[in-house]
Amino acid sequence: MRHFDLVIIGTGSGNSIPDEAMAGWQIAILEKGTFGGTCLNVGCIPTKMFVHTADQAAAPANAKKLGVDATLDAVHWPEIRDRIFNRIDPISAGGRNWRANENANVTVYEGTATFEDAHTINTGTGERITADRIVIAAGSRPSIPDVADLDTTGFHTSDTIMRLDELPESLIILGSGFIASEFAHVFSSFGVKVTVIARSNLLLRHEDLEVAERFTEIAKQKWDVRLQRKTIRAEKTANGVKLHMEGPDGAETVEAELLLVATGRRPNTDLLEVDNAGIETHPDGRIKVDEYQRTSQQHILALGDISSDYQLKHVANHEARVVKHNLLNPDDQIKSDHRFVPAAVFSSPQIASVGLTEEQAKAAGIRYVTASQAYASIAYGWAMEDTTGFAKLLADPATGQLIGAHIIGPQASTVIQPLIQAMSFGLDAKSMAQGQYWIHPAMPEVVENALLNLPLD
Ligand SMILES: Cc1cc2nc3c(=O)[nH]c(=O)nc-3n(C[C@H](O)[C@H](O)[C@H](O)COP(=O)(O)OP(=O)(O)OC[C@H]3O[C@@H](n4cnc5c(N)ncnc54)[C@H](O)[C@@H]3O)c2cc1C
Ligand SMILES: NC(=O)c1ccc[n+]([C@@H]2O[C@H](COP(=O)([O-])OP(=O)(O)OC[C@H]3O[C@@H](n4cnc5c(N)ncnc54)[C@H](O)[C@@H]3O)[C@@H](O)[C@H]2O)c1
Repeated sequence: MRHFDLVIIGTGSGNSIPDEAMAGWQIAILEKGTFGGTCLNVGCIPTKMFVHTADQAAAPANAKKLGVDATLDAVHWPEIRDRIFNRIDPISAGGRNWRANENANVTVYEGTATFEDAHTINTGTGERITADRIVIAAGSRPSIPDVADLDTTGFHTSDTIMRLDELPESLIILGSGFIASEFAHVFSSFGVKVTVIARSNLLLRHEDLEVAERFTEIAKQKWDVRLQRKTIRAEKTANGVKLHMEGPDGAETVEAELLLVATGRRPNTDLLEVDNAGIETHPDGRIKVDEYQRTSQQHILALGDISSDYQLKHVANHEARVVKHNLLNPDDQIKSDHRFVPAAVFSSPQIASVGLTEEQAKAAGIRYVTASQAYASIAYGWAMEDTTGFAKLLADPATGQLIGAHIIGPQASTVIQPLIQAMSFGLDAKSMAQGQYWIHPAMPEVVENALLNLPLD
C-alpha cells in the first residue's frame, strides 16, 4: 500500500493547498468529479457569468425610465452557454493536467474516496493508500427535498441547469435562497416565465428582514412568486412538470416545462464514511472542526462546505490558507477568522450583507442603533433613477463600531466592501465617514450618508 505525507480529498479549495514549500512531500489528491470543484465548474463562476449576461439582457427594459427606447432582440442561449463553458472547461482540464502530469510529487486519484481507518483511505480507483496527514475538502451537493414522485418526474439542480440544450419557455424554481434568486434573475431576463415557490412568507429570509421584504416585493413584480407553499407531489406532464402544493388558499398546482430544485446543499460527509476514521460530525452532517481547522482526529483537517458554518467560496479559500499554513507550521498554527463573513446574492437587485441582521442583534440582546440611506437620495441614485435600493447599518451607539451592514441595490456586492474593511479592522463609523474622501458622485456615497445618519451616543 502506497504511503503519502499528505492526502487531500477534493479539488475545490483543497487544490490550492499543495505549493512549492511542499515540494519534498509526497501528496495524493483525490477527486470523484470534475477537477476544480463546485465554484469553478457549477457554482460561483459560471453563475456570475450568466448573471452578468442576464443584467445586459434586462437593461433594455430598464432604459425606458431614462428616456431611452431599447429592445432585447434575441438571447442566443447555446452561444452564451458555450462561451461560458468554453472558458471554464479548459481551466478545469488545465488544472487537472498540471496536478496529474506536471507536479512530480503529486499523484491524482480519480474516484470516490472512503475512509477505512484514521490513516487509510480507499481511493475508489482500486487502490488503497495511507497518509500521515489528511485534508478533507470534499464540499457539498444539492439537497433534494422529500417530495413524492420527484425522482420519476425529473428535475434539474444547479449542477445541470446551466448546460441545457435550449432555453425552456417556463421554469419552476423550488426554493427561495441564493440559488433560486440568482437563477430566477438569469432565466427571467432571458425571457423564460419563472415561478418561484417558497415555504416561508419571504424570499431570502436569511437576510435582514427589511432587505428580504424589499427583495420579495420587487420579485413579485417580475416573477410568479408563491409564498407559504408546501410542495406535496411532482407529476410528469406531456409538456413538462406539474407540482401539487398546499398554500394559504388550499390545494393548488403549477406547471412548467422544467423544474429547478434549489433547496439548499448538504455536506458530502456521508460519501466519505468518516465514522471509520473516528471523525466527529454535527447533526447536519458537517465535520466538526476547531478554530485551527482540526477535526476530532488531530492529523485530519477539514475546510470549506464540508465543515464550515458558511457555504461560501471566499470562506473555503480562507480556511484553505489556514490549513496550508498549519500544515507547514505545526508549531506556529493560526486560527480561522470568521468574525465578519460577507455574502452577496447576485440577483436583481443585488444584495450584500456582513455582520448581524437587526433581528439577530435584537435576539442577542445587543444594544444597537441603525440608519438607512436610499440610493434614491444620492446623486448616482438619481442618475440611475433607482427607487428601491438602500444601505442599512447597525452600530454600537457607545463605540461607533459597526455590527452589521445590509445593502440592496445596484452593485451592492461592491458597494459593501469598505464596510467589511471597517468592521474587520475596527474602524468606527464616525472616523470612517469623516476621515476620508468619498468620491462624488459615486455609489459609495450611499454608505457615507448612512454612516453619518447613525444616531451614536
Ligand atoms: C450555483 C452555485 C453558485 C454559487 N455561487 C457562489 C458565489 O457567488 N459566491 C460564493 O462565495 N460561493 C458561491 N457558491 C458556493 C461555493 O461554490 C462553495 O462554497 C465552494 O465551492 C465550496 O468549496 P469546497 O472546496 O468546500 O468544495 P467543492 O468546491 O465542492 O469541492 C469539493 C470536491 O470534492 C469532491 N468530492 C466530494 N466527495 C468526494 C469523495 N468522497 N472522494 C473524492 N472527491 C470527493 C467533489 O467532487 C468536489 O469536486 C455557489 C454554489 C453554487 C452551487
Ligand atoms: N452568491 C453566493 O454567494 C451564492 C450563490 C449560490 C449559492 N451559494 C451557496 O450555496 C448554498 C446553497 O444555495 P441554496 O439556494 O440551495 O440554499 P439556501 O440555503 O440559500 O436556500 C435554500 C432555500 O430552500 C428552502 N427550502 C428548503 N427545503 C425546502 C423544501 N422542502 N421546499 C421548499 N423550499 C425549501 C429554504 O427555505 C431556503 O429558502 C447557499 O447557502 C450559499 O451559501 C452562494
